[in-house]
Amino acid sequence: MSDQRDPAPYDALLLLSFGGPEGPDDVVPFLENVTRGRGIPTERLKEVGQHYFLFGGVSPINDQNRALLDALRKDFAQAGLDLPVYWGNRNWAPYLADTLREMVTDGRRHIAVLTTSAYASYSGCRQYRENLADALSTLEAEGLPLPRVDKLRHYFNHPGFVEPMTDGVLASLAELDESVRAGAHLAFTTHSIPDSAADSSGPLEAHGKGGAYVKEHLDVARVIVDAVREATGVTYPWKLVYQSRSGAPHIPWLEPDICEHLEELHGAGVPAAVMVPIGFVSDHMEVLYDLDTEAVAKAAELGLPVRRSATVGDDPRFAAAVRELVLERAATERGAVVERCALGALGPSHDLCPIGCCPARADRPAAAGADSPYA
Ligand SMILES: CC1=C(CCC(=O)O)c2cc3nc(cc4[nH]c(cc5[nH]c(cc1n2)c(C)c5CCC(=O)O)c(CCC(=O)O)c4C)C(CCC(=O)O)=C3C
Ligand SMILES: [Fe+2]
Repeated sequence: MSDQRDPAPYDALLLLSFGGPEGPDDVVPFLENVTRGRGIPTERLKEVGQHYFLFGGVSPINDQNRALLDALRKDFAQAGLDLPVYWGNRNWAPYLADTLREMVTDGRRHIAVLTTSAYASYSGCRQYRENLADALSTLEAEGLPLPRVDKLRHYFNHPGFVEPMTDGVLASLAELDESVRAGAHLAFTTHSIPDSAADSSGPLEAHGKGGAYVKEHLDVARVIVDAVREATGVTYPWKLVYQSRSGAPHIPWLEPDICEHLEELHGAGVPAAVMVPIGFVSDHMEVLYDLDTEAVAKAAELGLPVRRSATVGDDPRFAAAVRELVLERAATERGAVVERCALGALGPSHDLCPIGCCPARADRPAAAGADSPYA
């Protein structure tokens, strides 16, 4: 990297996330924001609302993001990188458009964007790009100057994302009773999405039918399994499974569900399992409810010892990875040739989503991609 501290052309980093309720009165309006026009069955919404009420109506995601912001600011300061960090969400305050307005008012004009989603998919990538386009059009309507926004590449295979998860798996294995540890299975888990969204995820020319979403998760799982073998000498059997399915039952989504998988493992005489939530950057509600509450209860009912390994959260290695991603992209934008860190077989992901990447059901403008209507 030419200059370890030069963020030019960027003058700010934006942490772009999902958002979540901060108390009981926020839960229903939050769910209305999430599901606007998306046809999620009322039954599922009531159920998801209950998950939030069980935790006092507070999503863990906001505090997780505040912790990540602190970690990023600390890392940047220690590394001598002078770059302000802002935070905006898709579905709850601080709302993206409000943050972007604050940023341009502060004079920020060229913004690097980090989303709290590590993989390609409509929900994890293009939908955030649509949110950016919506926010830019809000500023445009207000007559404000428009900043340029660049979304940082998918970081699922960045060592700063993968290595903390490997450590988490090793810690969970160590917690299992010695009598069951050697026979344990690793259940890598991520958010289920419709098969159709999985098949069309990522750039078509790079992944073809079958899509980037599943391939990327499989690649990360293999890297972790290999690293665990290096550390323990044991090749643990593993499988990629899914969780948090919604949508109408007749529409196919990625399967099997983590709970079905635990039943199958138990039925096959497997003595223990570690659930590894590789699809989640921090301890979202999906992790605290769908895994730590629901799947753990299922395992207890089966008498199957399970552990859930840690998400990356505000690990300093992840904060350092974000700094590297900003500096890597900054150097690229300046025309320099830079090293792009990536583990696994897929290699570093693209900087700019090509046309047709992670297509939406309805045609909506998306910023920060080859098809962006903005500069
Ligand atoms: C791939 C993916 C990620 C990971 C990438 C990323 O992080 O972006 C993710 C993250 C999240 N999803 C979240 C919450 C919800 N997701 C929903 C609905 C949906 N998610 C989907 C996919 C994803 N979602 C899909 C295909 C739907 C169906 C409808 C639709 O296409 O929109 C619904 C509606 C009810 C329900 O269906 O469950 C809720 C409440 C929260 C906040 C959690 C918290 O509060 O901690 C987070 C971080
Ligand atoms: Fe994409």
